[in-house]
Amino acid sequence: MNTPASDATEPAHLTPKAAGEGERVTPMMAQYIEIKTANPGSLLFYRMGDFYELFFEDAELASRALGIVLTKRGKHQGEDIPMCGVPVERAEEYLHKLIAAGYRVAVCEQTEEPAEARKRGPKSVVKRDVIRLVTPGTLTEDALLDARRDNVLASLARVKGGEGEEAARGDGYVYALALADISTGSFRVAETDAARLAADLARIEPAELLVADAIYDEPGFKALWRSLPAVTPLPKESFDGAGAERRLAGFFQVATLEAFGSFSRAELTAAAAVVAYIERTQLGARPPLSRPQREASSAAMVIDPATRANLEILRTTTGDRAGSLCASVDRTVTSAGARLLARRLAEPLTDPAAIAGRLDAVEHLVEETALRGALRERLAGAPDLARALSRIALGRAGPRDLAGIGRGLREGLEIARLIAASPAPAELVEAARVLGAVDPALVLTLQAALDDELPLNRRDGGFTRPGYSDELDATRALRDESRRVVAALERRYVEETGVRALKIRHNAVLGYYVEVSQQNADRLREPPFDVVFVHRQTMAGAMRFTSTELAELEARIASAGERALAFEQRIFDDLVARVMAEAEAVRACAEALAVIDVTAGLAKLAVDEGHVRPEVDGGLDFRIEGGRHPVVEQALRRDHGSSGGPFVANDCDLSAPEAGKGKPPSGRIWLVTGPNMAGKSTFLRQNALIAILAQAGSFVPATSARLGVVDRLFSRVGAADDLARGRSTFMVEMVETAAILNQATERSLVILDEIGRGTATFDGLSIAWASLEHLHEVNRCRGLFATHFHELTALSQRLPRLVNATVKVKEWEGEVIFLHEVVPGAADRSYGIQVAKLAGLPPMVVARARAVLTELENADRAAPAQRILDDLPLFAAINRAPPPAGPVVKADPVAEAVKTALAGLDPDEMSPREALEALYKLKGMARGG
Ligand SMILES: Nc1ncnc2c1ncn2[C@@H]1O[C@H](COP(=O)(O)OP(=O)(O)OP(=O)(O)O)[C@@H](O)[C@H]1O
Repeated sequence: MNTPASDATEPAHLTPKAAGEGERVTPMMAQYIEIKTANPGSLLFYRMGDFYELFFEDAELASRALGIVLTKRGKHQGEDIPMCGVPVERAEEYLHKLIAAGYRVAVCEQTEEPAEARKRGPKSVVKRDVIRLVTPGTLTEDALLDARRDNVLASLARVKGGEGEEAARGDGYVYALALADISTGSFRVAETDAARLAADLARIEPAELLVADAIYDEPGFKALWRSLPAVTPLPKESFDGAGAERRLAGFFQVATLEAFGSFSRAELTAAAAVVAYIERTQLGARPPLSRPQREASSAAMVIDPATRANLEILRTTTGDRAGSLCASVDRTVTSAGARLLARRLAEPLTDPAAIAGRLDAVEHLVEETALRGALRERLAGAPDLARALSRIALGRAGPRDLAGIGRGLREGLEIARLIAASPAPAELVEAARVLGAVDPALVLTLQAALDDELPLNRRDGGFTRPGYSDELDATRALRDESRRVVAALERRYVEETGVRALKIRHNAVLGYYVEVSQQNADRLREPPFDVVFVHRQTMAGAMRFTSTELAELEARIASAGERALAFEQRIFDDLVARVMAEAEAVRACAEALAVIDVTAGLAKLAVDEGHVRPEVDGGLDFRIEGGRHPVVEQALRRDHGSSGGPFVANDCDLSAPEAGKGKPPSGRIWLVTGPNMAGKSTFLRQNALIAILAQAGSFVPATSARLGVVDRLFSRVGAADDLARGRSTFMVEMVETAAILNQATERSLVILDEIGRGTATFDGLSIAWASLEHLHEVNRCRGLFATHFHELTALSQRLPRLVNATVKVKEWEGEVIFLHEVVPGAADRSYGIQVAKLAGLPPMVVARARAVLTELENADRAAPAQRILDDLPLFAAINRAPPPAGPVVKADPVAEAVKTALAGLDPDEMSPREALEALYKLKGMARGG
């Protein structure tokens, strides 16, 4: 695992060793060492009374990670044993911190009462066993989970490509991912490949990824593993393709997997690895996983990790949810709804019919205001069904989880009724059907059985509603009646003894006892009372006695209480069994509620924010009228209220022009120039976000929008160092640009912001120039390209689908006023100095900069661009020139060698140093060396 735990290299004496070498080890330490050895790679929470204790290096690591005191307990091999502990009732809080810090924890409980152990002899140790391994991908407790995010446990399987269509694609292997969220029961599998693995993992954001040891250690993957929160390498037996089907059939308790649909060998292997890991960490408890659903690899828009981060889809670049696209469009009222919305935004669809299905549902709730309001009100009362169900299945549920299931299903039935009252689109009708199919008897039972006010734990009872079970009511009456009997007995003792201050009290040692003051004590020690009261304890100022009657009462009360508790535990188990019998239906309801919440939330968003329904089809249009940036627009309104400058809406048309004879249709590229701070980046991003929203099935911030589905979205915006991977700002920019130029197709949407600005002006301009030509001629994608290199606008003379656009500003008394309006044409200057002045650069520097600029501008800046246009042949001409006529020229062996060496390089995976070395080598080869 990618954890600090596995990296620990602590002094040898801190690592527990097996007993031996004549060393005397206490029985408890021997037990600890045995359990610890059986659970390598995890911190061991060793239960001792009201604490989980950690020893040896675990204690050192945990005390550091948790900021708790490190103490000592006894000696081991002559050395102090470091120890620290966390109180059981605060264990979740500490677990949360440890898991967040990348550790995994084995929770070891006492499996018998200390009294049992004592029966085996005074030195016997209480039996203990690990009941669960807590890892980032296998959490279920609300306290450990983010309510608004999925918690996905993923596994990656790789099998040698055999025969078949997927075989030997890319690197000769077939890859598959299995994705399970045991906190909600969702279970999916998907084919992937080496090239798109990073994009898939960025989309899925697994809390933990399982991979085979061999893949884990491959250098090519190291950087990818580092980008994930937790990667757990497993021995290759965990990815045993041959036994996969059997293991899955066993988990789902079916004879064969045929009914589940057809899966590839890689998919089955990945799915089986996930299931095996769940069984291992849950020690046999079986979470209610759905049957594996297969995801078609072409069903979702591919968005690589850099683009996801740049566009701040689920999180801003600083890692916050606030300020992201997701936060700004989230109007859901349940956590399950928030999770589904995040998933939809992370994986926009590519099938126009599926997108239209979602949009139909949103449109219905945009129009049906009253229904929308009623649904949202009902949804707000529905608890997190999926996560409650999972805790119930794993034996970690409390009475509130059961009641939550009842309440959720009841709201579901109401919601189904509301939707069914009038004709509705298919997606809503289907959700209503699922909700309406729930067995109403289960709902009624849960409601009848569980009280209004519920304790957190089942342990102490007190959750059953009076009237549910006659037997329980009778036992409870006896228990409560006994209490009244105690009061009556006390009154009788007072009367008989004449000691008015006599009290009957209770403690753990004596049970029920009579207490009187020292002065009155003699009265109880004289006849006739000396035969009734037995002296037990003398306190300062008081004496305590017991009596036969009290002892009998004690037994009666205790047994009634115990019996009531036992009844309640049986009721709890019975309710659990009833819920589990309907687990599939409950899980389906949870999903249906989430779908309705997302739909109603998006409808509310559309109404509140003035969004329109986009038209999405299979063409190559991209025509947005009156488009806005959803996040910036809301931020402007928040910061300035209604008085501040409103967001300026802008059109964008990248639609493919009519295809010419013999030419395939391709979209347009807009080259956006304009001063600093004018709003270029905002414009670029807003169009990418509109595409994401539209394909996720949301209305969009525009007055009209029509787009042909985007298969891949690429964006290269802003610049950030990636020092962890040894890459400078410019290197990151080039790596990302290379990925775009290598992968974009005519279905893709490419957003490039200021390519080439991180290097010397002419290098940057040349790279930007060539990249733009490549996008236009080779990728033929739809694109937006923002730049400060005004020279590039000259390219529109040559590239027919390149359109110049600029963001308007007004100059007024030497100041620049930003109008944020995107219009056809090219910017004449950057107004960089004015912006620098606005930013507070010292006036002397501003004045000097103006002088330098004037000098520079006197040299004709347009000249280089014109020269290139005049002198350099067309990009396409160089790249697609037919082979020269005449005798066939024999291949140059040096050139061939260089070509082969080049093909073997993967720039994405090279550090700058490696790149430089490779370059030297290539030059050497070219010289014939
Ligand atoms: N359409 C708009 N309507 C209103 N305000 C806008 C609009 N677009 C941008 N802004 C405001 O202008 C600011 C600057 O925008 P943005 O960062 O997009 O400019 P830019 O042209 O990319 O600048 P630079 O070239 O310096 O990177 C934004 O933070 C936003 O507050």
